[in-house]
Amino acid sequence: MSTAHVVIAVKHLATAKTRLADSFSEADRARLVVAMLRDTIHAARAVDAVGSITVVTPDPTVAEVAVELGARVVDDPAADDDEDSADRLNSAFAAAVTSARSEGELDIIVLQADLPALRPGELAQAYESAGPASRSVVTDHHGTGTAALILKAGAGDFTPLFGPASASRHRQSGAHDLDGHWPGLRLDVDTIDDVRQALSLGVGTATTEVLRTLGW
Ligand SMILES: Nc1nc2c(ncn2[C@@H]2O[C@H](COP(=O)(O)OP(=O)(O)OP(=O)(O)O)[C@@H](O)[C@H]2O)c(=O)[nH]1
Ligand SMILES: C=C(OP(=O)(O)O)C(=O)O
Repeated sequence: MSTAHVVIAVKHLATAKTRLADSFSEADRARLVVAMLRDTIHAARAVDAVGSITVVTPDPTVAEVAVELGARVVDDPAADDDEDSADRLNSAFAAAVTSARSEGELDIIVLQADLPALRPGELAQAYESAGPASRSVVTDHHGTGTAALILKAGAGDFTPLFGPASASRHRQSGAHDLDGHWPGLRLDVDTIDDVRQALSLGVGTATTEVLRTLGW
C-alpha cells in the first residue's frame, strides 16, 4: 500500500473562525479550532495509508498540539505578510507540501483543519479512489470550497488555489472532482449552521467536549 502525507494549515488562533464571532467569544473560538484540529488529526491518523502529518501554522499553541499528536510542524512563512488571506493560506500550503516532498516523492493529501465529523473510512476511500499520478479535489458540502486535495506521486507541480470558490479553481487547474458519499469529509465547519450539521453527523471527542462546556 502506498503512503500518504497529510498537510493541514491553521492560522493564528486570535484571528480564527471570525464567521463564528456572533456565537462564540475569541477564547471559545480558539478552543473550538484546537478541538476540531485534534479530531481531524485523530481521524486522519487512523487511516492505514496515512504515514505522516504536517501542520503549517504561525501559532505556538497550535504547534504544541500538533506535536503532541505526533504531527510535524512547519512554521508559516507568510503569516504576518500583508498578503490577501487566501494568498497567505496558499503560501502556507505550498511551503508545507515542499517540506513534505523534500523527503521524497510522496502522495500528499492537503486537508482542511476543521473537519470534526471526519470518519477515517471516508478519507481512506477518497484517497483510494484518486487515480495514480493524478490531482483530485474533494468539494466541500456547499459545493464551492475544497475539503481536501489529493496529489498522487508523479502528479507534477502543485499550485494551491484555496480561497472562496476554490473547488472550481482546483478543477479548472486539472484536478478531478471525486464522487463519494463522505459527509464528514465534506463538512468543514465555518458557520454556526455548520456546527449544527457537524453535531448531527457526530463529531469527535475533543469537539464534543468543547461544545458541551459551551452549553451545546
Ligand atoms: N497556516 C495558515 N493557515 C491559514 C491561513 N489562513 C487560513 N488558514 C487556515 O485555512 C483554513 C481556512 O481558512 P479561512 O476560511 O480563511 O479562515 P477560518 O479561520 O477557517 O474562518 P474565517 O475567519 O471565518 O474566515 C483554516 O483552517 C485556517 O486556520 C494562513 O495564513 N496560514
Ligand atoms: C479556504 C477554503 O475554505 P473555507 O471554506 O474554510 O474558507 C477553501 O475551501 O478554499
